[in-house]
Order: sequence, then C-alpha cells, then structure tokens
Amino acid sequence: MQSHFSTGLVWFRRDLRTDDNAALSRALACCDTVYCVFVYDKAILDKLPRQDRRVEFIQESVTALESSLQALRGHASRTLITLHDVAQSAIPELSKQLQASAVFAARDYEPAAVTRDTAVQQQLLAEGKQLVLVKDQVIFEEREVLTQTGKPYGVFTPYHRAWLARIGMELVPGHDVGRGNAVLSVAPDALAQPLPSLADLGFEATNLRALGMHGGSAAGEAMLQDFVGRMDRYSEARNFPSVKGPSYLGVHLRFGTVSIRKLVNLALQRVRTGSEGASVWLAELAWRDFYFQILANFPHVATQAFKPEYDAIAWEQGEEAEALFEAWCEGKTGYPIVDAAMAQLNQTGYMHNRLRMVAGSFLVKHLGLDWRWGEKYFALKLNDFDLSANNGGWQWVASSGCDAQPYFRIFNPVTQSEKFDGQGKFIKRYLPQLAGLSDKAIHAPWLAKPMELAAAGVQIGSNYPSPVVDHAKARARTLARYGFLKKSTDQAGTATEQ
Ligand SMILES: Cc1cc2nc3c(=O)[nH]c(=O)nc-3n(C[C@H](O)[C@H](O)[C@H](O)COP(=O)(O)OP(=O)(O)OC[C@H]3O[C@@H](n4cnc5c(N)ncnc54)[C@H](O)[C@@H]3O)c2cc1C
Repeated sequence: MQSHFSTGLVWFRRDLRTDDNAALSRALACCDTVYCVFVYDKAILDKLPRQDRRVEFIQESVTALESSLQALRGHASRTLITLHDVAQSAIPELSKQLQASAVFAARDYEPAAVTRDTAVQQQLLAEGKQLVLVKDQVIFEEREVLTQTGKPYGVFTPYHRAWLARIGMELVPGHDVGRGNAVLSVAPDALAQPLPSLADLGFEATNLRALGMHGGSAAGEAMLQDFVGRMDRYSEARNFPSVKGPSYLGVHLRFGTVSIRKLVNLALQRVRTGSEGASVWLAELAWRDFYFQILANFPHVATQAFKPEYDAIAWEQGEEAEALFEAWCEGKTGYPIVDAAMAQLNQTGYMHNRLRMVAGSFLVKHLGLDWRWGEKYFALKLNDFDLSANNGGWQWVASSGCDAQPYFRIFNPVTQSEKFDGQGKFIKRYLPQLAGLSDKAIHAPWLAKPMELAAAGVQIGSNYPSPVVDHAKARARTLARYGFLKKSTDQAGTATEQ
C-alpha cells in the first residue's frame, strides 16, 4: 500500500477538532499538500426534523473547526471546504476535482457508515486512489481486546480488566498535527464558499444556546475543565440527577470535539493518584469502547436482540400500546421520575444516565413495549445519540443484551425516585406543577392524601396524569412475558426488585 501522496484530502466526520486528530495527523505526515472537507450529508440530514440540536451543534463545531485549521495553517484564508451533498458520491467527486490520490478519515463503526465508506472506497479504488481509514473514536477497536481464545468479550468486567491491561502503565499516545502550516492548503477559489448557516442547510435554530451548550473544541475543553475539578467525586455524585455529577461530555465525544485519548489520559493520571471517582469514570469510558466493539463484532444487535432467544418475546401491540408509548414519549405516564426524565430529554436533548435506565426499564418492563421503540425515540432526541451506546443501553434494560440486567430485575420507579431524588429536586425542576408536594408524596402523588394534593394544587387526572399502569400488575405481566426464558437461560432464581 502506498505511503506517500502528493495530494490528500481529509474528510472530517465524527472528529470535528484539529487537536489529536488521527486522520489529519496521518494526512499531514504522508502528503505534500492536504485539503480538508466536511460534508453536510443529505443522506443523514434529510431524514431529521427541521429543528435538531445536533445539527446546530455540528454547524457550530464546523465553524470552530475552520478557525482551528486556519490557526494551524497560520493564515486566515478559507481552509475547510464544506459541501451540502450526499457524501457517498460527493467525496469521490471532490477527490477527482482536487486531484487527491488519497482520502483520510476516522473509522466509523456504525453499519450505515461502514456501507457508505465501502462504497466510497470502491469508487476511489476504481480511480486508482485510496481511502485511508484510521482509528480515532475509540481507544481499542473491535479486534484489539479479545479473550485468550481470540474471541470478542461479551461481558464487561473481564473486558474492562483486559482493556486496562492493554493500556498498561503508559498514557495513550496522541496524534501530532504540528506540520499543519507547511502542508495544509487553502480551499481552491471555486470551493471556498462561505460556511453554510443553519438556514442555508434548511434547519431552524433550537434552544441549544439558551441551554448554554456550544459546539466546537473550545466548548468541549471548557466542559472538560469544569468536570476535572469534580472527577474525584464522580462515583458518589453520578447517580443523583439533581446533582452536577457527570461530565456532560457525551455530545462532545459523539462529534469528536474532544479527544477520547485526552479524557482517558486525564482519568488515568488521576487514577494513579488513588482517585476512586476517576477510576469509576474511566470505567464508563471503557463501557463506551465495550459497546463499540459489541456493535462492530455483532452487527445484528442493530436490529435484533444480542441474545437471539429474546427476539421471541411478545411485546404489546395495537392502539393501546401506541397510546402508552405516546404517554411515555410526552412524559405523561403519571410516574413523576419517569415523566421528569422524559421532560429533560424533550427539553434539553440530555437525560441523566440513572434516568435512562429507569425510563428505559419503564417502557420495556412496565408498559411491555419493544425496546426498539424506545431506542428509536432516544436516537431522535439525544444530543449524544450514539448507535452503539444507545443500543447497548436499551438491550441492557430489556435484558436482551450482553451483560444485561437479568429479566426478573425490574426497577420500581417509585423506589428509584425515593433513592436517587429523595427530595424531589429533579422532579420539581421538570414538573413544576408538583412542586408543592412533600418529599414523601412527590414520588407517587396518586397515593397522597386529598388534602395534601389540594394544598399543593395538584389534581390527579387533570394537571398531572393518573399512573398509566399499576406497578405490581405490570411487574407480574413482565415476569409472565419473559417467563419462557426461565428454562433456556436458567437465570431466574427468585424474582427481585430494584
Ligand atoms: C437506555 C440507555 C441509552 C443510552 N444511550 C446513549 C447514547 O445514545 N449515547 C451515549 O453516549 N451514551 C448512552 N447511554 C449511556 C450513558 O447514559 C451516557 O453515556 C451518559 O449518560 C452521558 O452523560 P455524560 O456525558 O455526562 O456521561 P459521564 O457519566 O460523564 O460519562 C462519560 C462518558 O462515558 C461514556 N459512557 C458513560 N456511560 C456509558 C455507558 N453506560 N455506555 C456507554 N458509554 C458510556 C459516554 O461517552 C459518556 O459521555 C445510554 C444509556 C442507557 C441506559
């Protein structure tokens, strides 16, 4: 395979930064001239609603990327070519126009991206050009951490141990982009169009800015710095949705406005000084890699259960099921912790991890709905939506995934609410109509005394819904629904509740 090219093209996708960027670094190292492009891919964008926080985040990130490339080049002329087109055909076309003999990009592991990249590669090969895909999004790819018999891991704990052992005592090496000013080229005049605005792309502004969220690597760095001071307390704080416990970096990881290696190295340095919080956070970053390798090694999970026997579950169907689904999507189930979680998702595009588990479990194990319905809704709404982690999370709550919770473990939404939002602070933030209820009543308002409800101005069935299902009955139905798995998996034992 050729290792030196006169002209190369860097195709930015989920790596919208210059710092520690593997594709950019590789292109700078082996080309005499390097062009850069970002494609607003119509194959993806045309399917999205016209207001989408992710598109706004990307648009801001692309603008910031252009500034970073100009800084790297040491010149304020247009460096990043942007296209609004179908990437699969636009990239080979552009490489022809630029006479680039190689296109460099960070490897993407999602099935649709793999199909697109294979098609691009074939078109380039037909022209005698190369598509050079490099690892950037993950610490270890799907064949890098394997069991002793050379198989992919399906259980997290031994994977995590092997993942840490593979990193060893060193920090994870980064990617140098120092040669930028010598090799980066300005965009040719014909392609040096102004960067498209949101309106140019056919999208409308969302509440992203009002939420204080910004795209771009400077915003990612600011968020990281904000978290660094909290990292040591992560293990205690991360479970309580009203507390600023997690990093909120998911969306920056999704679009590559932070480098995963930088995060892992920061965590590793803290772990080595004995920080429990850093160790737990590092494990979350390993979960991210874990689900990436699950999707890459077992691509059937994108549409089917990881454990095939779980595809035989008979989910609720029909009008009533659809009405329950709608109530869940809109945060009108009558269970405050679930409804507040859904309100957080709908209003901000973020949902706290504990609540993703509780709201997800509620959909599957209280409403009896197919986990894929919930997965699809999260995919539409989450700013940090990532097929591998979302699918892994949903298959975890549905018990159909690798290393998932056993099917007979059913989160009790009221107990979860009492445990993780004891004073109802989170609930009150998203369901202000319940703000007058006591710490005890807020978790299950339908059980409150009429006097307390009246004093708090809460009318069940009017300004707050009655519960759409009864917990005990729903639980019994779920145990029956999953019951046929008892023999085949031999995992049942005693039914437990969390
Ligand atoms: C049903 C369900 C759906 C989910 N969907 C997504 C999704 O679409 N995208 C996504 O990134 N995460 C998803 N998660 C995992 C997790 O909830 C989010 O990563 C986390 O809440 C993001 O917030 P944060 O950035 O503040 O995370 P932090 O707690 O600060 O963690 C740091 C990073 O570690 C990674 N991470 C943390 N937990 C997990 C996990 N369980 N699995 C994989 N990676 C993890 C993420 O990249 C996260 O940004 C899902 C979990 C569940 C239960």
